[in-house]
Amino acid sequence: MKNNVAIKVKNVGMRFNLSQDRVDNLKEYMIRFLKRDLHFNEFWALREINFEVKKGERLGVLGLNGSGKSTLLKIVSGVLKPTTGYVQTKGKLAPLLELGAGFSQEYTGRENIYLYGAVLGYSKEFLDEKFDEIVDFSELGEFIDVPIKNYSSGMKSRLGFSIATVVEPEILILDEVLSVGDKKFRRKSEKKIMDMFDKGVTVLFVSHSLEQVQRICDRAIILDGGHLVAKGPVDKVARIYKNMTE
Ligand SMILES: Nc1ncnc2c1ncn2[C@@H]1O[C@H](COP(=O)(O)OP(=O)(O)OP(=O)(O)O)[C@@H](O)[C@H]1O
Repeated sequence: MKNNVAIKVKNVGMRFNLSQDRVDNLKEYMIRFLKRDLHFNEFWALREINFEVKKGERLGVLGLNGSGKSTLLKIVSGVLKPTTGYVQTKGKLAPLLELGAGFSQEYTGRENIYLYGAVLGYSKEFLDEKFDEIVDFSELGEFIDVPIKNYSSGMKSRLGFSIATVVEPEILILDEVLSVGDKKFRRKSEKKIMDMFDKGVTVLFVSHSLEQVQRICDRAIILDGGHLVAKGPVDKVARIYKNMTE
């Protein structure tokens, strides 16, 4: 991969198996599985996706519902493994996707900082060092020692955001308008993201708001039914997208 490239997506395809059958319980599923009596439909959510994002560039991903945007972001983040092709990234990566979804419900916030931190590839020493900073930013206070299952969804996403952004990432992956927690926390998290923008972080950003993509990104791509149908400077791609959607 060239030195000035932060993300390289090469021939990426993603196939899902959609079950056609309604199976009501695990026992029935197992019986039908053993009898090879389950029918799957193959479905390609992404096909032959190729693009690069240079260091410091902010790439917007546009597309209608179901066009494959979230799937693409999950693949770039390493949450999903592509069926074909590969993704290369250079630098520390912070995926701000479905914040808090990766937590283990039975464990406390404190334990989840280590569990989720490990998923994101942080070492124990790093997490020891950053622990107080994460808890302070999340504003969870004493709740840090309460099992996650007793958190509100806002509390979970506040903790998820605080863990994911503690690295000073070089690549930021953002899905949709970030609406984390209440108004006060939202303002604080937006400021943290804006500070990262100022420092020249590379961004991959999905939004349905063309206006927001134009404000934040310098380049964009359009996905349509899992295919990449346009890429280039954001204003040019925005015009194409407007024509597609009007
Ligand atoms: N785990 C999965 N199993 C089966 N199909 C899936 C799975 N995840 C996504 N899909 C399918 O892949 C397609 C693309 O979904 P994806 O969520 O990436 O679209 P999207 O562009 O992000 O949509 P939206 O704008 O609605 O968020 C959809 O048809 C969806 O049903």
